Amino acid sequence: MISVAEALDQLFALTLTLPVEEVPLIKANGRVLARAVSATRNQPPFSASAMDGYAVVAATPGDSFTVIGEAAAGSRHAGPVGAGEAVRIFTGAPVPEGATRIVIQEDVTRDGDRITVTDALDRGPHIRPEGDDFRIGQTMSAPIRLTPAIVALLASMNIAKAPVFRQPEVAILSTGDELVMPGETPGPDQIIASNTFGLHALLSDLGARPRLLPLARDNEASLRTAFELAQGADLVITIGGASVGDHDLVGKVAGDLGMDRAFYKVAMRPGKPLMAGRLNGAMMIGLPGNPVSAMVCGHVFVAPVIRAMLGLPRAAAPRAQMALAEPLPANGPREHYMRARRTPEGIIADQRQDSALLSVLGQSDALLIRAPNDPAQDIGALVDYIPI
Ligand SMILES: Nc1nc2c(c(=O)[nH]1)N[C@H]1C(S)=C(S)[C@@H](COP(=O)(O)OP(=O)(O)OC[C@H]3O[C@@H](n4cnc5c(N)ncnc54)[C@H](O)[C@@H]3O)O[C@H]1N2
Ligand code: MOO
Repeated sequence: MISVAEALDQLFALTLTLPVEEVPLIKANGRVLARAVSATRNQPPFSASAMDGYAVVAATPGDSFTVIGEAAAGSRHAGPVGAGEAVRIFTGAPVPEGATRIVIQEDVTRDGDRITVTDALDRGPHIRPEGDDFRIGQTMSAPIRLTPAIVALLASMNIAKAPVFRQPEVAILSTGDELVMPGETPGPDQIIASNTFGLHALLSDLGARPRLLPLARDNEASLRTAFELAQGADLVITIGGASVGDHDLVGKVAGDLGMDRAFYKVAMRPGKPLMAGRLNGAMMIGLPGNPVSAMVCGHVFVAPVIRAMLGLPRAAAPRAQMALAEPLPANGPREHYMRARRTPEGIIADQRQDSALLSVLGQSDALLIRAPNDPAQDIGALVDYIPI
């Protein structure tokens, strides 16, 4: 059995980065920018007023000015402003030549075209210099996951289309005679496919395009048909049928179909019967069927692979550290990803760690990581975890 780190390395070796496509900004949020883009303009493109008021050369309380014109956002005042003169100005308008500050309208009294500065005059100057936000040539470097803030910045840079990596198409193939879809009436020995939907949600969140295949039964013909339906996917994820039982046929059928297997079995808990390889040009990851095992492997392996496919750095799931709020017993020989909750007092691993318990996973916001053979730990010990 290989370690989690070795498995991740092998998965990255199987991972292909996807081609670049241009998408309109309206569709760019969450996508990964594929190459650096540069501003082709300064923002603001002129010195701009930050307030509604009057543009003047200088002002002290008691000064009076003649209002000689108006500057609004979108239409400047033509010509300069001189001593004793003021230009009525609004937020976002170009500051007229010669003005060095804006007196906000709350700080003046107005009578016809005369204004007088009151004693309440603030420090100003309420002018945003040209290029204060960004200048021509300033770049947004890649790769980076586009956020609403970055989308707004690209729009401001006048970049209408963003070059992004294509989203991976991921086929999800669940297998088991016992499975039915949510909403169906299960037979007495049947259960509802659950991690299938959890993986779909996780993949959507990661920026992939997941596609659910029909549930495959525990026979070779059904599995073959399902694998055929996966054609065209960049990544095929199977769920279940990965272990050593008589009905665990995923490895055999994938092998018959030409899978080039990179590894099978990882020294982790849960998730031991993980497998991966290449199948007809696609990457394949076989997840164990136990609902929590599949979800944990989703966070530990599938998420880093999807990020890598999207062109982001090849890195393990980000970890953080927290002190234990309750002691932990010694760990066994496999790296353990314990379902845990973060509290103000510290992190607490659930008492129940069976890999079938989705109710426990649902109450967890962290996978607390125990190294193989980690000794018992006391309250206060710092532990690594993956936020989920
Ligand atoms: N003799 C051994 N038995 C088992 C071993 C072992 O090493 N030796 N490993 C155990 C471990 S660890 C795991 S994990 C499971 C994984 O088995 P499979 O990947 O073959 O999964 P299945 O047997 O198909 O299912 C396990 C369990 O999960 C339920 N399941 C499956 N798919 C779904 C789904 N899409 N949604 C909800 N639930 C699902 C299935 O009904 C079973 O209850 O093997 C152990 N056995
Ligand atoms: O590895 Mo299994 O995934 O422990 O339940």
